[in-house]
Amino acid sequence: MTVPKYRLTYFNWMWIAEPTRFLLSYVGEDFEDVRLSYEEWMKDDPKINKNDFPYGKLPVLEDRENNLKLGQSFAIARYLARKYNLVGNTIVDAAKCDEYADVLKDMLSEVEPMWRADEKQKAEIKAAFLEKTVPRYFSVIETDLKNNGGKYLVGKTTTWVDFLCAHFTEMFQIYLNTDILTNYPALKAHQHQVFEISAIKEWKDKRPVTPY
Ligand SMILES: N[C@@H](CCC(=O)N[C@@H](CS)C(=O)NCC(=O)O)C(=O)O
Repeated sequence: MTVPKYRLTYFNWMWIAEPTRFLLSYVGEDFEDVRLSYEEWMKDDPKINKNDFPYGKLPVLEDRENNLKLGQSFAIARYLARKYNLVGNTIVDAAKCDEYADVLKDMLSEVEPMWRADEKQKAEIKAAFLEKTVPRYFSVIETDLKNNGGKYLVGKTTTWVDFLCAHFTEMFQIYLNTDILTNYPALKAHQHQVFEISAIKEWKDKRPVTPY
């Protein structure tokens, strides 16, 4: 049996590792999808050696081909995107990909505090996210997407931000239990199209079922 080129270690969640799983599925690369127990990790269970992972955080990608161990989920996705030519055709395309990726990262950083918040704080974070954050960012991306024809966020080919955007819009919907795309039909249609790509659909159908 051949050892896959890639080993991706994360917890048993989609969250910030899923765009990389989409990417590897899309380019047809087999990968070891290692899912550590968050409970064991937090208890410093001796089974897990946190020193194996840069910064003691997950996800971490190992690329055996390039003898690389890489931390930081967005750096991982961007690295694979560059390796497989999923950053558009020009430096302007690549820059637009980075811009949208950073938008999604900013949005993520606004919902993440819900993880440790009490019920009152959760409601406040959710309200601010829906009333301010979503319109601030999605109104721009919705217009850009429409102007670009609706199929791709950047240029005329699939890029890594198509995966990021489809995934995180779904994550926000699940996490906030709200259809955040109601007012953004182009983004909704784009998400649907990404999920209909056969490799992505196949991955989504076979991936472990997790709450987020
Ligand atoms: N900015 C980092 C965040 C990494 C991060 O905080 N990962 C969390 C899981 S989502 C983690 O490893 N938590 C365990 C810990 O901090 O000990 C990334 O995007 O990869």
